[in-house]
Amino acid sequence: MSHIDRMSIERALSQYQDPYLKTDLITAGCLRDIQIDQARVTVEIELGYAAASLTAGIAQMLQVAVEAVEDVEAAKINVRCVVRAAPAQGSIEALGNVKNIIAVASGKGGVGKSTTAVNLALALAREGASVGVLDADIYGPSMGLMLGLPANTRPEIKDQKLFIAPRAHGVQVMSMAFLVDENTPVVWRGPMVSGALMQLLTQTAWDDLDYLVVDMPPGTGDIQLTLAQKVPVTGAVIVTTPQDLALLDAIKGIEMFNKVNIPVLGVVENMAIHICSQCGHAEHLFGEGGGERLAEQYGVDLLASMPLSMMIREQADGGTPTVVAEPECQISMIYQDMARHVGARIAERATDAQGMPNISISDD
Ligand SMILES: Nc1ncnc2c1ncn2[C@@H]1O[C@H](COP(=O)(O)OP(=O)(O)OP(=O)(O)O)[C@@H](O)[C@H]1O
Repeated sequence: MSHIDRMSIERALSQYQDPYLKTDLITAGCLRDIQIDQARVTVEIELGYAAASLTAGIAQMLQVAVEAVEDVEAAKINVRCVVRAAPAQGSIEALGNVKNIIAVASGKGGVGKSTTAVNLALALAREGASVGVLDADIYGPSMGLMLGLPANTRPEIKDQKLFIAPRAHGVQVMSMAFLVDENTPVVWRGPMVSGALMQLLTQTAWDDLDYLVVDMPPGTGDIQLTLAQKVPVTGAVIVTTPQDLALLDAIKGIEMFNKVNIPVLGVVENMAIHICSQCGHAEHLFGEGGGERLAEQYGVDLLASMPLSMMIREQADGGTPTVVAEPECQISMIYQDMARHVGARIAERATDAQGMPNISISDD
């Protein structure tokens, strides 16, 4: 007869605070099973976000905690990542083969939205997720090039009606640039743009995605608003530079997503710090803490503060973004950390939705 009770194992497991879920794994709903066989304990943990690089370390920490419980001789901790679908805004129907859509947006152009989106997608994939990228930045589609696909790339067509997304660096990629010549979108009006993008989104045979990263057109005008109302988005990531003006634009972005009930998963402050390539000295070019203040003011996370770095520019513009070109460098570590934060915010929403009763409210 075992003297070990489940409560003492749960207490030991809850000593570990997950830095991304910001709580212990039991409170976060990640505990799937505890088996106690005499003095041996087996625990099944399911993380709701892509974190392949963390699972072994977490299992080890939990093992030490459980083996410290009186009478436990050996503990086996299995930690898996299982990404679940979190609900989209309002009553928009989700796509069957895409669990979560992440919109990457910015209040204005040129702040590094596409570079951030592409590195986010690759970082999520490196954490073990199945990832797609949709280039909705119709006036300057750059995703294909950043992922190293030739300019004349065309998707294959399946059953005469579905596009097969080309793959690059392990992610599925679709872009308006694959379908039209360079000059066409410039003359399009808003409804044509959103119509074309909805077609790209729904007529691509996405191969079971955990996350689809959508690179939104810059700004907060009609096109952006229409997309935010039509695309079933799980959450938005706002990219900004730290200058005051860009921050004001970022606020417009946050407010636009609030208006259409899309949760803002957080803010990424890009080109925030300059690290001298000669002496390594770090300088805050546009003042310190702007992104943090913005995040605090709007109750969202500061997901990452990215340095201004020649490497980020050269590698993204050269078709092999930093996360793939130099996965172990410090900048890639910041991108990976950002990706885990994004995944964790989505996991929280998926867990909340699972545990909630289905209540429908009608106006009449
Ligand atoms: N952290 C960074 N350090 C250095 N260069 C960067 C950084 N982030 C982006 N860049 C460079 O800045 C330029 C603009 O970036 P990007 O195309 O990602 O911006 P964007 O906001 O998507 O622009 P647009 O909205 O016009 O499409 C690119 O040449 C890119 O390589």
